[in-house]
Amino acid sequence: MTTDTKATETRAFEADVSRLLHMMVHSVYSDKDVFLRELISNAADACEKLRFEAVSRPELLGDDPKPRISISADADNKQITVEDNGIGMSRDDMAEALGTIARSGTRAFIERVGTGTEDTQLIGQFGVGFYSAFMVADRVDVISRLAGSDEAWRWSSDGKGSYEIAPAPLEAAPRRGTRVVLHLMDDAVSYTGSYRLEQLAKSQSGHVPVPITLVEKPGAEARDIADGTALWVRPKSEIKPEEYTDFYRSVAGQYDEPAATIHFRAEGRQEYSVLAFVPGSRPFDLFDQDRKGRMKLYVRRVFITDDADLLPRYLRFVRGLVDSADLPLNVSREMIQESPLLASIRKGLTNRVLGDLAKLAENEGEAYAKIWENFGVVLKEGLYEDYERREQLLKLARFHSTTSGEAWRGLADYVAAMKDGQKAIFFMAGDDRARLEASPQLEGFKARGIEVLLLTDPVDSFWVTMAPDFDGKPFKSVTQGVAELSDIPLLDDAKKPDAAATPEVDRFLAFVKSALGDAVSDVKASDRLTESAVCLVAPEHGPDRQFERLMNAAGRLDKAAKPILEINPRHERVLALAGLGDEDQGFKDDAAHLLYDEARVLDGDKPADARAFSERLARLIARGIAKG
Ligand SMILES: Nc1ncnc2c1ncn2[C@@H]1O[C@H](COP(=O)(O)OP(=O)(O)OP(=O)(O)O)[C@@H](O)[C@H]1O
Repeated sequence: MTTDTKATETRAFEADVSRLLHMMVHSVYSDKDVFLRELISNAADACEKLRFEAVSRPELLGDDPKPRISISADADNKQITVEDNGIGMSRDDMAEALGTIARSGTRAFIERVGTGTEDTQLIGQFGVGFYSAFMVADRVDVISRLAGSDEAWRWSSDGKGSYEIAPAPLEAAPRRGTRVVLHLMDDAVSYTGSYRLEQLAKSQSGHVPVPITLVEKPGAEARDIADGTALWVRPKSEIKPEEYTDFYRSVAGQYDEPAATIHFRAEGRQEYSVLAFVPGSRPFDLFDQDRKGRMKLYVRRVFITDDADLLPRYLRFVRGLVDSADLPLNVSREMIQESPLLASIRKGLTNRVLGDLAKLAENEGEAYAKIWENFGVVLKEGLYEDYERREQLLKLARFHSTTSGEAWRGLADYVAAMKDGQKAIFFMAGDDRARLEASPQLEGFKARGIEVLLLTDPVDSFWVTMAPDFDGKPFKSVTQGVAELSDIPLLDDAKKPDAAATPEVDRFLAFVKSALGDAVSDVKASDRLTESAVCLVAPEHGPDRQFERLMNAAGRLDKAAKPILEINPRHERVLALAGLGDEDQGFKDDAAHLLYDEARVLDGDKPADARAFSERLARLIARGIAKG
């Protein structure tokens, strides 16, 4: 890229920008108001960047040290101008920032809506930054002067594929910072109404930490409409709920109500203020690992970075900021990351967030259930990532279970409802709740009224393998090892099985084992089956069936452990097969393999060998027909 061009240059937008602009211009999105919020947010960011730079280069502030954002309306000329005295942009900055897509949110938006225009309702949710100006303007001019530079540049575009960059005379440019001039479309001229503009700026951006003034018409006096006082330094008792909501919306880029607000000031060895929110719905980038800006770090009200690890990954849904009184201002962003002060803020903040969630869980069950619904799957990552807080996180965890219906169940409630003689917290993991609920492995538990947690998030299989326990009770998969159910009475005593398997059944089990050979690691009589004839379980030690499946799918399990085939020794079909004695070996061999395949199918798998399976089935049908 050349930097010395003094003449006007026309450049094409990056392909994705053109697509985005096309969507903006043809947008059916009804809420175009967001453009102002985006421009004010950029202006405030630019002022904060300058504030940060000026810590080491105070001369950048010159005789204009106070940050300011000014909005001006000019109805006659159908213009709105948003100007700041922030960091400004060089020519290269402009071409980079206003010709490409740097914002992960904007990129995600484009991917989501593809080429269609109906989905542009999502604009409000994603926030598409600067480019949203083209929803209301058919030409946008950006005149900017980088702090400390003696050049100014003018970027201009009608949003139709290309933009121009040309040098701007200094007298027609801000002394420092950026002026964005919107040439409004006819149907957007009403935005120049001073009442509307003021309401919009106040409600969307009233709490950006930079003062905002409004000039209602050319020549009018500038009027203060927001004082730039940082909301988080004000006492809690003075802040109205709607002020928190406005602030949440601007800091989180979310446009719903926060589900929880965490506002406190830590004093003592470390002093810092925190204003953070649990969003009311899932942010679109919840699973975007690279997303920055979830928690911003300020030092004595100077914005430092949105890239500091202020919370562990499993709390990445929390949005807000920390303002430290102790961190040095002039430390590099990289060094801040290493600072022990930051580590201690991180610890204090994490404990506070989890503590507040626990209080909410106790006092406002329904509100907490909603948070869990949105973010439980992320919080559960902490169960294997944060050993120290596992107990705390287990208390926060909520599950569906065989007895909970649609309600969420906490572990304390589970433990309180455990049956006499029940030693473990039972769970079954898999991806589909309906299939889990129909699993044969659950039969013996249901028959005894034992609650089984149904774990359907992939992350579940990971944390349960770390062998946690809760309240002294281990977690145990119902698809693994011995069920140990014989000590717990059946709900319906009439169904009590005759104690042991008969010698014929034992012989039949041995026969099945030799017929199946290496396919299974063992064949055993089951005490977990009451209705079905067979099921598969994993050996006592090692991964359970679901974890094995996940590892296998990820190519991470070189050799899956062979499952154990459990056979219901009381099942009619099993008793009949066992009663066949030593005759009809071929038929019994087919039956042994079909029982194994039946167990696989019940587990959501395919028969081991599709061809052999259909041949066996065909022989069986033929035999049935022959016997009439
Ligand atoms: N008023 C301004 N002063 C200085 N730079 C600006 C200004 N407005 C926009 N920019 C530059 O343009 C870039 C793109 O702005 P846009 O609003 O599209 O995304 P963004 O602000 O980077 O996104 P995010 O809100 O996710 O940080 C900004 O990152 C910034 O570099």
